[in-house]
Amino acid sequence: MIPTPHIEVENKDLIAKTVLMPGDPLRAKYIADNFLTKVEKINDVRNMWGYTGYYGKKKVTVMGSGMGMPSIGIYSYELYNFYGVENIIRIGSCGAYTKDLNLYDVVLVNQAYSESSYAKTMGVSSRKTLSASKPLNNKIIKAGEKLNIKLHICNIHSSDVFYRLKHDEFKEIHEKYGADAVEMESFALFANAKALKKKAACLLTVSDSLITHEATTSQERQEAFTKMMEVALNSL
Ligand SMILES: O=P(O)(O)O[C@H]1O[C@H](CO)[C@@H](O)[C@H]1O
Ligand SMILES: O=c1cc[nH]c(=O)[nH]1
Repeated sequence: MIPTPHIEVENKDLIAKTVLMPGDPLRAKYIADNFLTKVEKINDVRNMWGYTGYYGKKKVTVMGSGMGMPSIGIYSYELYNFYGVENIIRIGSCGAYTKDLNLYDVVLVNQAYSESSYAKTMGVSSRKTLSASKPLNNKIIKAGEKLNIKLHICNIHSSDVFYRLKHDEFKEIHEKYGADAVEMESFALFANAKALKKKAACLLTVSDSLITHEATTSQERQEAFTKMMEVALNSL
């Protein structure tokens, strides 16, 4: 079924086997403009921009996922199931739940805890915690070592809610589930990868801290998270 309702690509070959997915389509454009050669824009539907190009000799697609699990659920399912994509590496931003993570630190997700019903509703798992793909994580760890960029390997909270009324609830989630940071997509991405026997990983840059209340600007979230981008690109 291609094109799909959300991706207008008619020729599967225009999408690489590995896709890097930031939540923000402008971050996808930034990567295409600054790191890739022979770039072709592949998607404009809903302004969820996607680009295919080359990093060195490696073909790669970068495409926004939108915010939240329903959104990445749609895009990652269509990429895996209809376009033959094998690997998706989410490259997102996260909030720190611990004083041990500082702004701009790069986190590689080991497991994502979520209160979301996404995996259960999909019929893939009734577990509240899902893991990233180990082979993909191993490649990312090697790329971090090669570039001398420290990766904080963490369990995280993949949340359905950005603005909570109970501001301190994160402390309980940190204690109970060992979640050191929060974002909003990896649990659905890992569920789709599990359902479709594909690989998924999630790299995050700390954009704010729920402990110190320091925060980066929207411009920085779009453009300044280059260490994470380089690690993802060097893992290809
Ligand atoms: O920067 P991205 O990749 O969008 O990730 C994080 O930022 C958004 C919230 O501001 C959510 O999508 C969250 O997961
Ligand atoms: O989901 C997110 C992402 C970044 N920062 C947060 O506090 N939450």
